[in-house]
Amino acid sequence: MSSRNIDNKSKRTEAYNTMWALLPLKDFVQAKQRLAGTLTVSERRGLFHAMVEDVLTVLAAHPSFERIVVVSDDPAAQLLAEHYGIDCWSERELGVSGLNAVVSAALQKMAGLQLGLPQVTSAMVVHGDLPLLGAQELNTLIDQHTELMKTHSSAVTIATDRHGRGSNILVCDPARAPTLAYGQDSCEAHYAAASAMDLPAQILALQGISQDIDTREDLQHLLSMAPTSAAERTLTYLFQAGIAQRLQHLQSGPANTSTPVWSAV
Ligand SMILES: Nc1nc2c(ncn2[C@@H]2O[C@H](COP(=O)(O)OP(=O)(O)OP(=O)(O)O)[C@@H](O)[C@H]2O)c(=O)[nH]1
Ligand SMILES: O=C(O)[C@H](O)COP(=O)(O)O
Repeated sequence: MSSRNIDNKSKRTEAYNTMWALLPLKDFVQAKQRLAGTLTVSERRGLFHAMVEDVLTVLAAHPSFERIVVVSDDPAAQLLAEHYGIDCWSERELGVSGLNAVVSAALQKMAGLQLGLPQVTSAMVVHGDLPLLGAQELNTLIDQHTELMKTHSSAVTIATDRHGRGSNILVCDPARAPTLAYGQDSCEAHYAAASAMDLPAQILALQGISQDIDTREDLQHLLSMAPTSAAERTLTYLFQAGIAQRLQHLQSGPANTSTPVWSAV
């Protein structure tokens, strides 16, 4: 059970809207495969851990979430959940594997919970690779979703990536979730799935949330940004591990080389 306390007076969600956050996290050593040519295994793990901490710091401090749930079998996720006073559900106990099946099972569990708590009406599914997630953008996202819920009891809001293709954050009613289609072009697929269920849906492009870190180019873009108080743990890790210096040194080189850049430097 979560030990996180929330101040009901500062909640943005309306009384009829009980919102939980859901953060699916795959095994940390398996994370960020698209960075395999850029970072060592241990660096990918370290980067992922730092990004998840940035995300959890913002979520845990935000007053709108009744509860925050991490879904993972990695012991590191369990430790983070304890540190942030949030819940950790085991993927193995949900009895499924793969992102779509895991999120779908977690939403079903959420919708069916009878804990004497208010029924969960909105689940915000957040990815772990969003170091630039910030409270202001969460406010915008929640306000826009709440607006849609004023006229429809169930709705879907997608905060997409900077290419307009991914679903970096997806908000839905856990009891009426669209068929999940994480993977290629999931933003369009989730929007279409919502429409097929007659659920009102909207797609938002929010600057910080849109910048998920999947590729070397994403990392270089993050490092080239003006100093920011966001992504604190991620940027600290990138500099302390020497990754930032290495990538800046290689900035002028080709972005997609077959030689791992961590072995070339
Ligand atoms: N619990 C759980 N989370 C997952 C699983 N697959 C992906 N995720 C999480 O879902 C989010 C999006 O993941 P992906 O884009 O599939 O993987 P990634 O590690 O970000 O990047 P790549 O390995 O390069 O594809 C991340 O927060 C992942 O940790 C899974 O099988 N189980
Ligand atoms: O549908 C998506 O958004 C992707 O499966 C997961 O996001 P990522 O590839 O940007 O990590």
